[in-house]
Amino acid sequence: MVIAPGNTETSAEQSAGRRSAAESAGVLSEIIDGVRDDLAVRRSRTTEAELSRRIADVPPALDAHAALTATDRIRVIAEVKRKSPSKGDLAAIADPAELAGHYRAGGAAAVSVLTEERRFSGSLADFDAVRRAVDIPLLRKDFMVTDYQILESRAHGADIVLLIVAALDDAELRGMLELATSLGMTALVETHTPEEIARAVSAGARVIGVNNRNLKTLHVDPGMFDALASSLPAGCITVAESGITGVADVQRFAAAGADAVLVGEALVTGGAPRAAVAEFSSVHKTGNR
Ligand SMILES: O=C(O)c1ccccc1NCC(=O)[C@H](O)[C@H](O)COP(=O)(O)O
Repeated sequence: MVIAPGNTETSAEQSAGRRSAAESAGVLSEIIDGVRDDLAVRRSRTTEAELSRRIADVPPALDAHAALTATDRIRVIAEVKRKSPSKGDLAAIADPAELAGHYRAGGAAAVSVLTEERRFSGSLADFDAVRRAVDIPLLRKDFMVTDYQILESRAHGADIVLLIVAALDDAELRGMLELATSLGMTALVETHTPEEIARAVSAGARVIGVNNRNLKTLHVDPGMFDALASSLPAGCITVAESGITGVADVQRFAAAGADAVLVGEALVTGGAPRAAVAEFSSVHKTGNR
């Protein structure tokens, strides 16, 4: 696992209530430590052999590449997100399946379901409920650090998995990406710097996300996607992640060349998820990369 050291923040940023870089690197480490502990429990209950048996019984993964490029409009990956380290409780989502139904009705290309339990209050139970409810590609959003989680994701019917470059070394990234691909899934490979984009490309990523949220400082910089767009290779599908508060942000990322946006907080707190997804999905892709 690689977690790069954080940047130095100004005192103004710290006084604005953001975590220091050192603290935030600690948050990411803490999240992954918790993920590993929870994983150990699940592994003791369900073996990889059992997951492989279950995979044989689930329908094939849906084609996320096609879903993310189906029109000349921006495609929306709409997230089921209850809570986050940066914002705390976001929304009491009584019925994640109903929420996902609204996303689908609004034209979402895919639904992302956070399954990390300790910091996001997500669960595989949420994922299963959404899987039963919608027939569009599902992203299992978690902190993937082992092949076991890739197998587990497919066994639960995931079509897409998130691989965070900053959390993986090159061999892990390549191996997990290849495993996901061999199971018919798409890997959304998340980056934050030109170097991470180069690592993603070299590992074989075809869908590359730029997270506007710095996972070390938790600061959201909407300029991040714009700044990195020229480093994204032609031919890959690009996703602008995090910090989308309204249609103006979607237009901005469309102009910078994004194919899709990943949106959580604005949809779960906005009160009109179907309408918001429909509005965001109406934005034309205007950018050239
Ligand atoms: O959301 C966080 O605070 C967070 C903190 C540390 C690691 C990951 C985090 N979020 C995961 C995500 O990638 C977002 O849920 C997703 O991009 C949607 O972001 P937003 O629209 O800003 O809720």
